[in-house]
Formats: sequence, C-alpha cells, structure tokens
Amino acid sequence: MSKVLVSDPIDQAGIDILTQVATVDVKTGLTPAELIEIIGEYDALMIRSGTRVTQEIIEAGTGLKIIGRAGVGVDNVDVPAATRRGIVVVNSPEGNTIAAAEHALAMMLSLSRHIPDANASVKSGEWDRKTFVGAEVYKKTLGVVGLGKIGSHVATVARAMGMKLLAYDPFISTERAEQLGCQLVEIDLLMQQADYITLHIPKTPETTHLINAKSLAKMKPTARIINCARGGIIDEAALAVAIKEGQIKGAALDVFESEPLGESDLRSLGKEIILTPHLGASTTEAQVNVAIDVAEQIRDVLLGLPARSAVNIPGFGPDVLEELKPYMQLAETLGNLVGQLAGGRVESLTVRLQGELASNKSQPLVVASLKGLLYQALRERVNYVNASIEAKERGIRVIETRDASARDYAGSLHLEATGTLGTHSVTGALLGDKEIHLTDVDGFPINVPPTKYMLFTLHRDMPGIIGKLGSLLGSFNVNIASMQVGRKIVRGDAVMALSIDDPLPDGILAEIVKVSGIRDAYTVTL
Ligand SMILES: NC(=O)c1ccc[n+]([C@@H]2O[C@H](COP(=O)([O-])OP(=O)(O)OC[C@H]3O[C@@H](n4cnc5c(N)ncnc54)[C@H](O)[C@@H]3O)[C@@H](O)[C@H]2O)c1
Ligand SMILES: O=C(O)CC[C@@H](O)C(=O)O
Repeated sequence: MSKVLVSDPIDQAGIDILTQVATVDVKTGLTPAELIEIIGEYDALMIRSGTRVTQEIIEAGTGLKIIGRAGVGVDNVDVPAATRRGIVVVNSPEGNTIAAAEHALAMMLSLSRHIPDANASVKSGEWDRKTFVGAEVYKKTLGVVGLGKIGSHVATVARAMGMKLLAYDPFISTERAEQLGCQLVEIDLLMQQADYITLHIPKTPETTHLINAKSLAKMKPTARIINCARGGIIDEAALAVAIKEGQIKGAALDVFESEPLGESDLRSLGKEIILTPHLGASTTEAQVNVAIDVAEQIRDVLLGLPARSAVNIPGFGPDVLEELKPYMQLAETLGNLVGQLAGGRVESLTVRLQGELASNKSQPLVVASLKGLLYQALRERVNYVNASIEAKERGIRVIETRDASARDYAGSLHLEATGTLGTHSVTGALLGDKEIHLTDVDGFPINVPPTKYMLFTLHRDMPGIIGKLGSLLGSFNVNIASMQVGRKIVRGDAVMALSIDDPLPDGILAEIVKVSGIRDAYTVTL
C-alpha cells in the first residue's frame, strides 16, 4: 500500500479520502531535518503553507510521486526541483477563493471602522467613541491589483457596496475587467487614485516588493492598502515608515515576508494597521474544500490516474484532460512505437493533430507523445511532469502541426520521428472513442490495434513473401496472432504489421531481412 505524509494540519475530510488508497501519517511541526530523514518512506506529501518543500527535501523524497498543496499558492514548494524529478505538484486553485476574498473585504471594512481596536478598547473597560470615528467605503475607489479568481470576487462584492473600481492586471483583457465593472489602468495611476488598494497577485520575481517606498509615496495620505495575497509583495520596512510618517492612512496584512512574523516595526503601529496570522483560507468551508480537492488528486495519482490541477504539467486543466483523456493513451502508444521504429537516439519528433483533433489544445498530446517516445530509455522514470524537460535535455526537437482537413477518422494523431534508424511515421485513431488503432505506418495505410509484441516489415508487394516470412517465424517457434499488409499500389512497396505472441528471439531480424523482397524489419514491444 502507498504511504502519504501529511505535514500540516489538514481537514479530516481529506485524510478520509487518502486512507482509501494509502497508509496516512499525520506529522505536523516537523523541522526540515526531521522531514528529510523520513520523506524517503513516502509516495506522497500533503501540505498547507506551513511546510517548505525545498530541493533538499525533494531529493530526499526518492519515492515521491506527488506533492499536494491544500491551497492555491505553491511558492512554498520548489516546483522546478519537483518537475526535474518527475514529481507532480498539485494545488486547489479554487477551494479557498471565497474565503480569501471575504478576508480581504473584512480587512477593508475593519480598517475603515477600526473594529479590532474598538473591540479591544471596549473589552478593556473603556467606552471611547471619539477615537474610532471611521470612514465609509461607499463611493470610494478600490484599486484591485490582480483580477484573477480572488480579485474578481472582491471586485464584485465591492461594486455591490457602491465602490468605484480600478484594476491593474497586465494579463487580463479590458472586456473581462469591464464585465467586472473595473477600469483597467496602469499600476501608477491605481496607486495615485485609489482610496483602498487590495493585492491579489502571486509572489513572483516581478511582484516582489512591487509595493515599495516609491510606490507607497504615490498613494493618497488618506489611502489604505490590504495584502491578503503573499508576503513580500509589499516591502514591510517601507510600509512601516509610510504609515508612521503619515504618507498613507493604514494597512491590513494577512501575509508577511517571513512567517510566522517575528520582530517587526509593524507590530508597534496603532489602529492604522491590522495584522492577521495568514488566515485568508482559514474558514471551515475552505479547509474542507481544499482538503478534499487535493486529497482526491493524490488518491488519483497514486492509482495511476492524471491529476486535474497539476501546476507543473502545463495545459493539463480539468476541462482539457476530460476532453483529451482517450487520446492521451493513443499519443503515448504512438510515441513509444515511433521511437522504436526510429531507433534509440531520436533527434526530432513531429506531432500532427488531424481532423477534429486539430482544434484541441496540443500540449497534453505532445507531452504524452514524448512520454511514450522516451519510455524505452527511461521506463517508469518518465511521466507527464518531466517528459518535456527530458526531451529538451536530450536535444529532441519537437514540432507541432495541425491538419484539420484530414478526414479519414474523426480525429487522428500522426507522429514522425527521426533517429538512428532514419525517419519513420505512425498514425493512429480511436475506434468507438476508445479502441486504439494504427491507421498508417510510414505512409502505408493499415488498420490494426497495437499489441505488446509487433513486427513491421518494409517489402516488395509480390507473391510468396508472406509465406516465406511465416515459415521463417515458425522455424523460430514464433506464433503470429494477426497480420496485415498495407500498400499504396499493387506490386509496389508495402508494409506488413504482425502481432506476435512472444518477443522475437535474438538474431531473427537479421534472417528476416535476408528474405528476398524484404528490405527492412523492425520489432517493437509496447
Ligand atoms: N491569504 C491567504 O490565505 C490566501 C488564500 C488564497 C490565496 N492566496 C493568494 O492570493 C493570490 C491570488 O490568488 P488567486 O486564486 O486569485 O490567483 P489567480 O491566479 O486566480 O489570480 C492572480 C492574478 O494575478 C495576475 N497577475 C500575475 N502577475 C501579475 C503582475 N505582475 N501584476 C499584476 N497582476 C498579475 C494574474 O493575471 C491573475 O489574474 C495568490 O498569491 C494566492 O497565493 C492567499
Ligand atoms: O494553507 C493556508 O492556510 C493558506 C493557504 C493560502 O495561502 C493559499 O495560497 O491557498
């Protein structure tokens, strides 16, 4: 049975799913050294934001197949290191969207009405109404930085509260922003004009200290800023100075450059600042959502199924996977087959999506073709995660093309590989939506289902060849399960595809090509 380590607190709903397929150990609060010591025993690791999964931990996790982040941000996982090792990294892109958006909105209203300090004051026995005079958000301008899932929900609710909306997101269309009632502007204008600014962007090299002394200086002295996205997007030292010196009115932070927050000037500020300990996703509903979402993906991957929200397999979104799932096995089979026909060292692979398939996303099928192509060299070490990297490191040139006009099957996939044995091609399609059929080998039409052991010959279409080959295989005790010839013209060149019951014995290929009329022979194990 597989073993899963859960190293951060996860809702029981997730643990229950994992125990369907694995032994689950919940060990929270491990030091990095403790984690490194035990991670080698596990097939999967499930975390929240508390565990930092470094390259060292990934390298020690020799049996890891999947790392599941019960949340959105995977910035606590060294994703490139996991990708190189073929470990799939999954998250829950939507499970805590509402929770995080509502936390940001709560922060905005709490800042405006001084709720935390007013509450503390009453609890300490005071009745001070003057100190806590607030401001309305109605008719004020909210600047949303990052108009993705969380930013969009914040914008929708803020609009309903009567706020005017500005948004900065270089990757969002004007139409989408307009749909949400936002005017898309440059960051400088947003900083200058907004009364409230709320951040909903990932932390990347481009967004680190996006909000710094210079940009804070552009804000109105009455403006407030909220960060429920990621620590480090705001330069905390510069923020503390800006608030202390009255350059801006206040801030609310849920996330910090270093968590847990240690010694910090931010703690000494008064009612102008609200600090929460990374609570954006901490609602009962969100924790159930993310735990189920990620545990289901870990379960699926441990059962050999694809994950629906893998962050390191580009293009493998749930909708795309659903549509392409039947074709993924086709692509893998064709990749494996053409790789063996072309010989060990493949220089280039062309993947052509034909017919109805031409309108689909090609990336998953290219990845699946590469996985098949590299299978002979890498066996179980190659998977959807690392197939592209492995191909790149081997210098394999990958070309993607489309031919919507190909009409022989509803959708078919054509692969052409050039390697040490020359250039070879195979085409395949699905019959009845799931049965794989080879429909063409090296340009010769055939119609055979691929089988574990196959023999292909290129020969002259002339009387006697089939008999001679059959006798030769018989003399080596090779049983033929099925055989089909594909030819373009009578008595021209032809391809023979044979399914055989066992692997071909050593030395027989050399005998086959001695048969008069047979030019080439290739054996394939799928
Ligand atoms: N505080 C919490 O507990 C908590 C909970 C959930 C999510 N988060 C964080 O909230 C953030 C947003 O999450 P989401 O689910 O909305 O993500 P998302 O991917 O749906 O949206 C992010 C948006 O940021 C935009 N963006 C990327 N780079 C940008 C840049 N340089 N400048 C401006 N915009 C840029 C993208 O185009 C996208 O629209 C993430 O950092 C996530 O980790 C925090
Ligand atoms: O695990 C958490 O509580 C935080 C999650 C949040 O930061 C996220 O990115 O999803």
